[in-house]
Amino acid sequence: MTSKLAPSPTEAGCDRAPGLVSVESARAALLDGVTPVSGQATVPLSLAAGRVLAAPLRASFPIPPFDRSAVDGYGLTGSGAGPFSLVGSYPAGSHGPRHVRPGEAVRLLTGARIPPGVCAVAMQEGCRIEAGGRLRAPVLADGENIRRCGEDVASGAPLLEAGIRLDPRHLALLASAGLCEVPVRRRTRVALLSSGDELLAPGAPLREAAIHDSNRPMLAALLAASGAEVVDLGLLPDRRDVIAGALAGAGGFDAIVASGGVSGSEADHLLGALRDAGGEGSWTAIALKPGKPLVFGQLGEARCLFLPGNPVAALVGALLFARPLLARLAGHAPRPLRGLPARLAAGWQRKPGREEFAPAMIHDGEELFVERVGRPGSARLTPLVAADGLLRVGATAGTLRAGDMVEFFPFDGCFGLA
Ligand SMILES: Nc1nc2c(c(=O)[nH]1)N[C@H]1C(S)=C(S)[C@@H](COP(=O)(O)OP(=O)(O)OC[C@H]3O[C@@H](n4cnc5c(N)ncnc54)[C@H](O)[C@@H]3O)O[C@H]1N2
Ligand code: MOO
Repeated sequence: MTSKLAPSPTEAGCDRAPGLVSVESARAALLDGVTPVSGQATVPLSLAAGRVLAAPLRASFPIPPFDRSAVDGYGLTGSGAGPFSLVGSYPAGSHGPRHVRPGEAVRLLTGARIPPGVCAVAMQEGCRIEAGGRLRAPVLADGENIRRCGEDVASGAPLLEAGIRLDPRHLALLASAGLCEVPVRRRTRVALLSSGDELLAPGAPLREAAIHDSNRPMLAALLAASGAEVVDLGLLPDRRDVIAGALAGAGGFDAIVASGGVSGSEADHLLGALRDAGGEGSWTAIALKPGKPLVFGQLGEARCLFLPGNPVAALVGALLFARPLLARLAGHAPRPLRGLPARLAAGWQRKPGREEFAPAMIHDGEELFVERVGRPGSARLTPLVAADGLLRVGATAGTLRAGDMVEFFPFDGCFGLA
C-alpha cells in the first residue's frame, strides 16, 4: 500500500506541483484491497435507512398487486360514450362488484380495484349524469386511467441489488413489496481521535495558547452520517507513546480516523505512533488545497486515515478520502465525485499545482453562478458555515476570472435523501 502512494515520475510535475500525489491516485491507493466488512443483521424497515443491503431482494408478488383506478371517476365497460347504467360506487380498499356487464358503468375512486368487465376509467370531470341517472362519458382508449397489476414490479422480478445504501425511497419500495425487515451488513466501526497539546475538549474553559477541538465533533457527525458507528478515542497530547498506546488498542476497528499531527514537524507523531503500535503507513503530500498532508496506513484490521489538523482541510480530507473508504468498507460503491458545472461570479489569483476546494455561495440567476465565501483559509470555519457547498478548481488552473467554469458540490445535494 505504501509504495503505491509514491508519485510516479510521469505523474509528478505534469498537472500538479512536483512531488505531490493527485487526489485521484491517492484515493485509488487508499481504496486498493479494501473489502467490505463481514457480518450481517436483520433490521426492521424503521431502522434500515442508511444501512447497506446485504443480499438481493425479489418481489414475491406483483406491484401493484391488482389493476386499480388512477383517478376518481367511472369504470366503463366499453370505449364508447354511453349512456351507461350506474351499478354501484367503490372506494379504494373495497372489494368491488364481481362483474360489470356491457352497457354498465361503476363509480370508482382513486386506488379502487378495477372490477372484471371494466376496460377504462373516465375522469369524473369529463362525465355527466343525465336525468334518469345514466352516465355520459368521453370516448376512452382501452386501459386509460388504469394502473396495471405488476406495472411497477413483476412478480419475482429483482427489487434491489445487494450493496445499495438504503434511503427513504428504498424503504417505500420494500414496504410496497410487503417486507417489514431487511438483511443488512453490520455497520462499520470507526475509531476517531484528535491530537494536539493546544487542544481543549469541547466546553473546557479557555487557557492561554489553546483552542477548542472542533474537528472531533465535526468528523464524528460526518462519519456517523456515512453510516459508521463512531467510537470516540478522545483528545490525545503530542506524545508519541500516548498516541501509540491509544492506537494499539484500536486495531480491531474497521478504520481509525485522526486529525492533526501529520505534517512532519517534531511535534507531529501520528505516523511514528502508528509504527510503534505495530502498524504501517506512509506520509503523503496530496495536490490538494486545503488538505495537503495526509497519512494512510493499516493497523491490524483497521485502515488508518490521519487527516490534517486545520478544520477545513480535515473536512475536505474526510469528504474526499474518509467517505469513499467507509463506503467501500460498508459494502457499497463509493459515489462518483461529480460536481455541477457552474460559472464563477468572481475570480481570484492562484498558482497552478494543487486541486482546490473552497467554500462557495450560489448566486441567483438563470445559470448556476457561484462565488467563494469570505477570505480563504483552512482554519476559518465561518466561510464554511455561510457556504452552500464547495467549489472545485482543477490542479492545472492558474488565475481565475469571472465567468470561468468550475465544479460545484452543494453540501445537501438537491434533496439530501442519501
Ligand atoms: N512548514 C510547513 N508548515 C506547514 C505546512 C507545510 O507544508 N510546511 N502545511 C500546513 C498545512 S497545509 C497544514 S493543513 C497543517 C497540517 O498540520 P498537521 O496535520 O500536522 O496539524 P497540526 O499541526 O496538528 O495542526 C494544524 C492546525 O490545526 C489546528 N488543529 C489541529 N487539530 C485541531 C482540532 N482537532 N480542532 C481544531 N483545530 C485543530 C492546530 O491547532 C493548528 O493550528 O500544517 C501546516 N504547516
Ligand atoms: O493543506 Mo492545509 O491542509 O492547506 O490547510
